[in-house]
Amino acid sequence: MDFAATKRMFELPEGMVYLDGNSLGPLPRAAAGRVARTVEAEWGEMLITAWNKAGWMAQPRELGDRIGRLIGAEPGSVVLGDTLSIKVYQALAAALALNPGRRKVLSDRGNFPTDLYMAEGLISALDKGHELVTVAPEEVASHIDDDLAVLMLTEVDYRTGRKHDMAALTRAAHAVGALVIWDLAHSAGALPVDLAGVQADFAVGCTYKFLNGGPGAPAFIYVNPRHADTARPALSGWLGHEAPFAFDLAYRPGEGVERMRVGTPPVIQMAALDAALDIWDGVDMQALRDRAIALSERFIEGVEAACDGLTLASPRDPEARGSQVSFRFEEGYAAMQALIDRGVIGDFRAPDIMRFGITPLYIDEADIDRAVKVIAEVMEHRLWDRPDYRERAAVT
Ligand SMILES: Cc1ncc(COP(=O)(O)O)c(C=O)c1O
Ligand SMILES: Nc1c(O)cccc1C(=O)C[C@H](N)C(=O)O
Repeated sequence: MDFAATKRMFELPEGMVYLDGNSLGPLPRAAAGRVARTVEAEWGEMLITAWNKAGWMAQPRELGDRIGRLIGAEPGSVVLGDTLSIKVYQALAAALALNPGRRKVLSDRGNFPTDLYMAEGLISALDKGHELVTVAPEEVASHIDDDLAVLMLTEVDYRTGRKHDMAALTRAAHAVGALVIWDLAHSAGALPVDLAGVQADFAVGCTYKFLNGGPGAPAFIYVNPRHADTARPALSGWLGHEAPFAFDLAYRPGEGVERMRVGTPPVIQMAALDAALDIWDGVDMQALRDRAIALSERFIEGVEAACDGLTLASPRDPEARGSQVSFRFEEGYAAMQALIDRGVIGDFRAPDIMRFGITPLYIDEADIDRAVKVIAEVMEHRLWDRPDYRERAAVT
């Protein structure tokens, strides 16, 4: 894999080391032109005929298949649309309907809050006595029992980068008759995923992080082919109908994963994502993973050798991590502001986690070494120790 070539495919501001692609990927160079073409030559020239002529209507499935290759999904089992929060709701609603005799939904306390909020909202809307149980991540396996309806987990923890064993947990849940939903927000484009191999029931994920589809890029949902024609989409919008343009008054779910579509797809966002996926089409996920591990190990070794104050919050075993490295430091918020001011972009998650995404498509050894040097300077000279850093407002 020529990662120097993939790096040239991104706009990266001069002098910046961008270690936040686990939250928002950078701009693929081709994206601006692709978006402009969609706006000018398609929307501008073709107007409504572009839904057919420019293939807008088919894009949620076509782009879904390109993402499907990266996550080991069967062709035709992934579709794009909406936000990840909405796709979590849809997947859980469909899974609960496929397991009507049981009431327990199991997740872990490291899960991203929106997944848990959506589960609570769905449970209260259903009003059938379901219960969301959240346990410590390492205790998930021991809470898989005969009451379990659905196991709903995010594979890679957004704070620590700790990775669940997707194959083992899926097997354990299936052995007790439960269904499994994987949130791949921090996995898609970060590491190899084998949805078909592990026989996951549903998976969901976003495209604005490691996949570099841009802010607000649509989410995706995977439905295992064995459920594709029986899963109830829950959000029964017209574009998930079997024949949307028949305008029937009665809802009939579409064929296969198409039924998970809800409403009008975000065409301009999909244009940006299309350009991002052109880069991914040439990527071997195992080669990417190997390089991510090598870069992460270099980063951890460098930081640990140079900085006393930072404690590794991610698993030390690279196989047990996703593609991010996190350190704990009680003044982590201020330290991250000091790094950002010096061109090293990571982020902070309360109470004390400094998070760095390792993304080999555009991060190389020189970037890692530069980041280590700047982190060492900030720590050694207490450059974080400024009231304005502690008080600086940030939403992300
Ligand atoms: C695991 C996980 N689920 C969901 C989301 C967010 O979902 P949405 O795209 O709806 O904002 C994130 C990050 O924003 C996430 O990390
Ligand atoms: N989705 C985000 C957004 O709309 C704004 C700011 C950040 C995000 C994120 O993706 C946060 C991310 N899921 C996290 O791991 O913390």
